[in-house]
Order: sequence, then structure tokens, then C-alpha cells
Amino acid sequence: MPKIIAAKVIVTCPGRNFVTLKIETSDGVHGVGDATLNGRELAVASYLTDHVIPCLIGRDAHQIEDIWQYLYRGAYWRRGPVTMAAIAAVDTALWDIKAKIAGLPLYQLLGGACRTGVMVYGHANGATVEETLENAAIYAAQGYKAIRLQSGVPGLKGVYGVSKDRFFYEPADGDLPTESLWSTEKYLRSAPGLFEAARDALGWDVHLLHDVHHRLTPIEAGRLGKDLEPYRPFWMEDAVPAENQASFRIIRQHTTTPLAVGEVFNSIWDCKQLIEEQLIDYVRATVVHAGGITHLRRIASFADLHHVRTGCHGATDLSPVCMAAALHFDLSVPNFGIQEYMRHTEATDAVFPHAYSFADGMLHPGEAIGLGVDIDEVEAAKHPYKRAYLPIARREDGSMHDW
Ligand SMILES: O=C(O)C(=O)C[C@H](O)[C@H](O)CO
Ligand SMILES: [Mg+2]
Repeated sequence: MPKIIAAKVIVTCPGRNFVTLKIETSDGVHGVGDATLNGRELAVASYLTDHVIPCLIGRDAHQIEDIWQYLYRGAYWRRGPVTMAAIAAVDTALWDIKAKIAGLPLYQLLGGACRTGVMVYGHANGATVEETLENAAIYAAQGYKAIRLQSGVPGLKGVYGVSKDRFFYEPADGDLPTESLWSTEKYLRSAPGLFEAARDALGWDVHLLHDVHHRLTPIEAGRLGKDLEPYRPFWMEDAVPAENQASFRIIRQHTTTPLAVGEVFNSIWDCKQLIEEQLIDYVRATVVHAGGITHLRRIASFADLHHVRTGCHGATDLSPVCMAAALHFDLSVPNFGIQEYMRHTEATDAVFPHAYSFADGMLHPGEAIGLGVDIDEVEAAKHPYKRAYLPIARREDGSMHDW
């Protein structure tokens, strides 16, 4: 059996922080897993180094399910983003090792390809509607079949989703959290106009998506969903904070705009009611934050029974290791919907050489064995950790809001 003989955590910051677990086996094979939790990176690094790695040494690397259960049940303290990102990193690295030993790209071990490629959506954003649509036209010209639209809100500075750079989005921009201003009224007045202008400019052959980023109440979300209906969005994402799953019933009662939710979910228990009651259309849980490939497959199988499709989170704070894992999952899962894709910078790609590639609006994980991604430790060492926080948002009267 391939025994786990060593494991280490590598923290690197090629423009943004990434946490990577590397596991080595007695067969001379190694695997990698992403453990990045934006703004709280070192908590996961410590969880792995101080609490998980000592328990891994000597175990059979092939026993992926047993090791998952051992780390989940064995901790006694269940769930939460830190625990589940750590478990995800172990799980992903073990799948990488298993596939390398089998001599196959990972998707073959997950049942083989269900489709020729993975449809992705890119991010078009801008301070104004015009700027957003100019950027959207560039994505359309590059062959993207789906584009997320986020635009500045007149009267508000620095809203979520509007980047300083045209194509690279990095919200964790401060040594301490930066503060932005929020007004639901101003946002609800401006968002439908973006979609109306987008259909005029881009036509109807491209999917359009939008991320509300947890900033509305259910009834406000119902109103926005209704206002967007004439423009047929592919989805409205994270319309409200989803801790209270039953609140999605209110949104559903008011709109047929498809609903996506779940980038902050860690486990199947975060979306059980949402899926069972068919309150959503897409579940956005992803490999790194939801316990790895093993647990994400469980969520997807459950979702499939209830006509819910996948739409994995794929922002740049998820490393290329997570992106590769997501693509193997996406290619093999029957109820795949769409995959988010924000390109990483050249510096990040140099740290994480990878086999996945983009063509005609689709990504493909490639045919390299395992995940088809690795970490170049020499490159990684050139970029030491730099503390960075996600922003926070306050309403016009100074009270805290969701960012
Ligand atoms: O990509 C998205 O849909 C996001 O909402 C991005 C998140 O804000 C980001 O991953 C937070 O770290
Ligand atoms: Mg989102």
C-alpha cells in the first residue's frame, strides 16, 4: 500500500495568498490539495500542520473515504470553513495520488467524462453600465458562452464585484478590512437597467449571470428576481444570506429567475433543505470549502435527485489546484450546470503549472495523470505570505451590512 510518509503546508502569495497541502507517499508519488480560505489563510495552515498532519503519517493513502470520516468524525467538532477546507485539502491530495498511481486523469476515476468540456462563465464588470458592457463584449469575442455582469451603483463607491483591474479581480485588498458603502434602494434601482442594456448590446445567445452577494432580504430578492425576468438571466446568485434556508421559499414565491447559492457552504447540511424543497436551481459549493471531492460528490448526487445542478465557485482566491479538481468533478458529474472561471495572474500560474486549458467558452482538465496541477516550490518561496482581508460594507447610517 502507498503509505503517507510526509505532508507539508505551503503558503505563498503570488499577488494573493494561497495555502497548499502536499502529501508524499512511500511509492514516491505526491499529491496536492488547495486549503485556501480568503482572509483567514493561516487558521487553516495551522489546523493542518498542528492537528491533521500528525494523524496522517503512516496511513494508507488509498483509503480516501476512511481518512475523510476519520478527520470529520474524529475531530468531534464538526463542519465550519476552517475544518472543511483542511479536510478538503487532504481529500484532494489523496485523489491526486490515487489517480497518479492508477495512471489516469482523475475524471476517469470519477466515472469518466459526461461531456466534452466544462462550460464556464467569465466576469465582466465596470464602474458604469457602459464600461461593464465593453468588457462583456471582450468576453463574448473570446468565445465565452456565459458572462457574469456586475456594475458600479450610482452614488456608492467600491461595491462588490467591481474590480480595479479590468480582468483580474482581487477583493482582499487591505492589510485591515477596507470599508465600502451600501444602499439597497440605490442598488435595486440600478441593477435591472444593466441587464436591459446588456440584452440590447449582447443579444440573447449568451448566458448572463449576476451575483447579489448576500445583500438583500428575501422580499427584496423576490422583487429583483421579478425585475430581471424579462432579460432571462441564467441565475441570480446569493440573493440573501443563506443561513436560514427556509427564507428561500419567499424568493421562490415571487420569481421564476433561477437561483444559485452556496459558495460559503461547507457541507451538505448547509443546503439540505434548499435542495430537498427545490428552493434553488444551482448549488455553488466547491471542492476547497466543502470538504473536497468526496463530499462535493455527495452533495451533487443528492442535488441530482431534486433537479438541482452544480455551479461551483471559481473565484481567484481558489487556487489552480482547486480549479483543476473542480474541472475533473465537473466533467464527470451528471447534473453539472456551469463553472465559474476567473483567470489567475501569470505569477499564480507560474507557481501552479497546470494542464487545464480554455477553448470556445469551455475548460477541460487535460489528460495529464492525477489532477494535472502541481506546485513549484521554488517559485512559491519567492512570494511570502502577506496579510490581506476581504472588505466590509456599511449602510449609509453606518450600520454593518453584508459585503
Ligand atoms: O466569485 C464569486 O461569486 C464571489 O462571490 C467571490 C467571493 O466574494 C470571494 O471568493 C470571496 O473570497
Ligand atoms: Mg459569489
